[in-house]
Amino acid sequence: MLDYQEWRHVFKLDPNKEISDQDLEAVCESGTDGILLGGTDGVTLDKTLQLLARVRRFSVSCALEISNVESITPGFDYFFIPSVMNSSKVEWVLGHHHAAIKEFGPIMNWDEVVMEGYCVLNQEAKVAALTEANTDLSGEDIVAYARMAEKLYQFPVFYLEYSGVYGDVSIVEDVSRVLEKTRLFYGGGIQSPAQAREMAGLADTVVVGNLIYEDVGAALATVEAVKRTQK
Ligand SMILES: CC(C)=CCC/C(C)=C/CC/C(C)=C/CC/C(C)=C/CC/C(C)=C/CC/C(C)=C/CC/C(C)=C/COP(=O)(O)OP(=O)(O)O
Ligand SMILES: O=P(O)(O)OC[C@@H](O)CO
Ligand SMILES: [Mg+2]
Repeated sequence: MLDYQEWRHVFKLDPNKEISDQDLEAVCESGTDGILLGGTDGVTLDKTLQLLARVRRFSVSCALEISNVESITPGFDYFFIPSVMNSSKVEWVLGHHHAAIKEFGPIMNWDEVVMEGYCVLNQEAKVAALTEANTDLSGEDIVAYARMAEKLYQFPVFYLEYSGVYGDVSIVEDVSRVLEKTRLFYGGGIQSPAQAREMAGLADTVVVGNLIYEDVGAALATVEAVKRTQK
């Protein structure tokens, strides 16, 4: 299992979306560093377990990015826990987390837990609607969230989430410049090796999601593009 701190390229698989055995094999055997299972809506325990079992046929690292308490199950290498820092609702910042820790706290293996400070930046994304995120942010606002994630909360991961659209390169650049220890995850709208390369030059980890379901060949081509790029 590759430590998540070494991940450069990650595929995000949505338990609520269909993927053929052939495409799943190609994704898992692509040379990607990790598979993140996660989505905003329609994620159930049943769908999560089914996809986990299918991914576990391969040796790639596999993490659950928790979107609801009902879908938490053992069997993952890591549990990534989003906290949407620019949500206007406390439940998406720490409320659901409190409820989950009440339930799972006594039996948790804390070494498997990875906190992610999320900054959601595409107003049209489902995750923005769900969490009522304030996406009307300046570059300075976003950099301040990054600094908070690292210096105040000491989150191991800060996630610039543009889900569905390609992000603002100058903002990713500004955030990249201020983070020292916290790893920068970039996700959103990657459609080509050129875009993957551009973001890989700025972020520690590049996440490719929807493209898997739209054009698996193009998605696979992002792996080498990221791996060949130095941050
Ligand atoms: C027994 C056992 C296994 C114990 C495990 C113990 C453990 C690890 C417990 C966890 C404790 C804990 C603190 C849990 C957190 C609970 C929780 C529900 C927190 C809230 C998380 C949150 C803010 C969710 C909001 C949605 C979100 C950020 C989802 C992430 C995925 C995402 C953004 C996907 C992008 O959207 P997508 O679905 O792709 O959109 P499209 O469909 O349009 O593409
Ligand atoms: O689906 P896309 O737009 O590639 O975004 C990836 C990931 O950041 C979604 O949570
Ligand atoms: Mg998606």
